[in-house]
Amino acid sequence: MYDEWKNELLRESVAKASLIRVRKVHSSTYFTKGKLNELGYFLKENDKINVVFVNATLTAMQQKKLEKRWNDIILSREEKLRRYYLKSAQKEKFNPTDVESESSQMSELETQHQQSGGTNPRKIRVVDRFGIILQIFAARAKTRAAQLQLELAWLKYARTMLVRGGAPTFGQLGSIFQGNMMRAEMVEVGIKSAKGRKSGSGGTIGGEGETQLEMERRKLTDRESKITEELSNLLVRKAHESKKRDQAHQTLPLIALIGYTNAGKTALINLTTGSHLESKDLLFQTLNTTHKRFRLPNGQMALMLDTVGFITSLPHGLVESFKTTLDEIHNAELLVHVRDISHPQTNYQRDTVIKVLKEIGVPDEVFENKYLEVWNKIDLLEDSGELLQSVKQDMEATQQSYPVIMMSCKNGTNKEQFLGQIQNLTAELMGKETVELEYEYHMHSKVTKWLNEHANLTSMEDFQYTDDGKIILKVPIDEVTHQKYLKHFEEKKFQQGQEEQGHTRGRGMKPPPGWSNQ
Ligand SMILES: Nc1nc2c(ncn2[C@@H]2O[C@H](COP(=O)(O)OP(=O)(O)OP(=O)(O)O)[C@@H](O)[C@H]2O)c(=O)[nH]1
Ligand SMILES: [Mg+2]
Repeated sequence: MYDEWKNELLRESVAKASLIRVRKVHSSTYFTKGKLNELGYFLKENDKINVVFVNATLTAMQQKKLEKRWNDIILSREEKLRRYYLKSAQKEKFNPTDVESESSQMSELETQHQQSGGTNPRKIRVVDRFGIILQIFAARAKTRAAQLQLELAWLKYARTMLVRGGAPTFGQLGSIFQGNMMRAEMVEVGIKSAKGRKSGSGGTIGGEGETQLEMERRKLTDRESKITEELSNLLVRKAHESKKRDQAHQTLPLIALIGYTNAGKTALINLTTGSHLESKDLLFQTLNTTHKRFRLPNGQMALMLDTVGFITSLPHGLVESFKTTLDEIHNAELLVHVRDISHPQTNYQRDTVIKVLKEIGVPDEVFENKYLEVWNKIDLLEDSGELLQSVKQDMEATQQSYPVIMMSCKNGTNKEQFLGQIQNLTAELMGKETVELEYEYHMHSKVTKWLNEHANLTSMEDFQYTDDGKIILKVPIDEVTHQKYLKHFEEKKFQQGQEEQGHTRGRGMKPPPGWSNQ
């Protein structure tokens, strides 16, 4: 699981990552006492560490207790803690550093503590899985809508913490985002411990009969409704804009890229559309959807949609909040699932993506005929012939169910194959067939202009002249547009014919010479 965070965390300078088997979750501190203290001593010793990331969801109480315990250990000089440490070090259950010996460790600890005069300003903060995902999103959320959606997710999370009961940690949770996210105002929520609430010591704070808990719930509700309102105004505006855009691109097939975060979706859109969207080795680099126009090999234009990356157990609040950003994939002609095939957990990532798609209501038929997978980053497998071989075998088996294309978006490998494949699939899905249009030579610019406007064909090179002054143009076109074309030009011919006839009739109606003299 750590792999998943590696890229992001390395940038944040991880001192140590440990996989700890948690046989039993301690209700108030998550880790049992032994682990808690071992980790505490490790933190005490490594004075540069100030954040501990626990890749699990913690309750407010667990988070607060862990922080308290570890901060106590850091500050403490108690003989009994020292004894405890020696005991567990002897057991060698947990040996997170490469220190030379126990005695040197302890003396270092003591000197350090003495040097600091017993007042260590260091404070350990604990962040759980939800906290870190939210932080990453926060760092990337550029648009007002994304920021509001995040805050809403956070408030919903805060509410569950209220119900779960716990400690007054919301100030701290909020502070995680200060300067990072939450340009929106901070909501200060103080939470009574479960015990306090039971005994009624929370007292009555707000209006008559309103307990502290009720008041805090009300604060959350107020803020939630404020954000929801602002968000819905924003979304109405966005919908209006996208309607305008849809009208402009009515005939363009929409190809939506979806996939696990860091799989290479943005790299693929850049490769195929010649764009320069930011594609970085960071989780959730893309947080809002972006469209780009591009040309298929047959000259037809299409739209490609880059979307937010998925991740295992995306906190529920976030799934809800980001559903709106994923809404557009429902309009797609084709879903392209970009996978990092070099990732050790590529299959697991795939399952996560499919699960989220189903959660947001993508119907099963889509997977049967509107779905294709890009197995990206094959360049990373080239050094391992065996692995590449087994991936190829997997690919052959998978292709029985749906199309798969191996690619390296970094090197551009199989770009043409990819474009050819989406050209065929979208043409098929949009019911396009190649038809021959025959018209008079002088009509050429009118026909191509009409096709440009109505049939999404920008390059019309496949045409020939006939001996009798006509042109035959071959174009991929759907039946409806074909009929429209025929109607339009038949009518034109008819009008033209009428005009010509009228003209002739006009001439024919001229009074015979000498008529006026009569
Ligand atoms: N070696 C290799 N690296 C690639 C390839 N494609 C993308 N990458 C790298 O993978 C990282 C992630 O790529 P992105 O395109 O940002 O991934 P994404 O799926 O858009 O990620 P999110 O926006 O976070 O969901 C970047 O560092 C890319 O340079 C590839 O074919 N080979
Ligand atoms: Mg991206």
